[in-house]
Amino acid sequence: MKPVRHPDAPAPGDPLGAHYEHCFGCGPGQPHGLHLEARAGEGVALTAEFTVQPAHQGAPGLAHGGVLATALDETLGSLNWLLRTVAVTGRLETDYVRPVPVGTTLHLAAEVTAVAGRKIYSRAVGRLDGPDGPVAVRADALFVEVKVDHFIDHGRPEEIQAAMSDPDQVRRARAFEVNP
Ligand SMILES: CCCCCCCCCCCC(=O)SCCNC(=O)CCNC(=O)[C@H](O)C(C)(C)COP(=O)(O)OP(=O)(O)OC[C@H]1O[C@@H](n2cnc3c(N)ncnc32)[C@H](O)[C@@H]1OP(=O)(O)O
Repeated sequence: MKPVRHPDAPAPGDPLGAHYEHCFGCGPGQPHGLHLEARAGEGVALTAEFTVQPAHQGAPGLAHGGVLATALDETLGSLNWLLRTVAVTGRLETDYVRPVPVGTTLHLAAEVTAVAGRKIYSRAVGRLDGPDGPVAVRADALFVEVKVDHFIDHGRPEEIQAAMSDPDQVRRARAFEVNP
């Protein structure tokens, strides 16, 4: 089925912000995190940027492949906010096309391609130097819709409690309310 953008999804160009202070992908409270910044696009698509820091190295001077997979995972996961669906990554298939040096800003673009029941299919691409730069990484993903109980049942109580008390209403809604 073709994905349907939720009527209350952020307007094209609007920043999505972090869904959780301590998220390694987007949270401002993670000193060595990716601090990935995503913006809504048209339809069920978005763009994101992430600048590779020295803490993200694998080989000397190059981004670690797992960190790049994290950037793709986070970007793809952010798409679910445009559907207003809470979902987790079930499958993430990554192609590494070019090395990504420290200091590079990776320009990511992602879209949901189909929705089938609880399954959300999406893909992303990351480019060097700019939104039209050479492709460095690509991913295809399957996210699976879950109930909020998924996090409450499996997460550590301290963090769950703290996130539920987050004074930022939007972030709390993204973390803990399903709002179809
Ligand atoms: C509050 C914060 C909010 C915001 C949260 C935002 C977080 C953003 C962070 C980035 C995203 C992440 O990293 S999330 C963290 C990483 N991911 C995880 O921890 C997920 C761990 N895995 C699981 O919990 C589980 O395996 C699930 C939820 C994915 C699926 O389990 P389930 O609920 O029992 O469902 P299940 O019946 O198995 O699967 C449902 C359908 O999906 C298909 N399916 C499931 N897994 C796969 C797979 N790997 N490859 C192919 N297909 C699959 C099944 O065949 C089935 O298809 P059919 O029979 O219906 O056709």
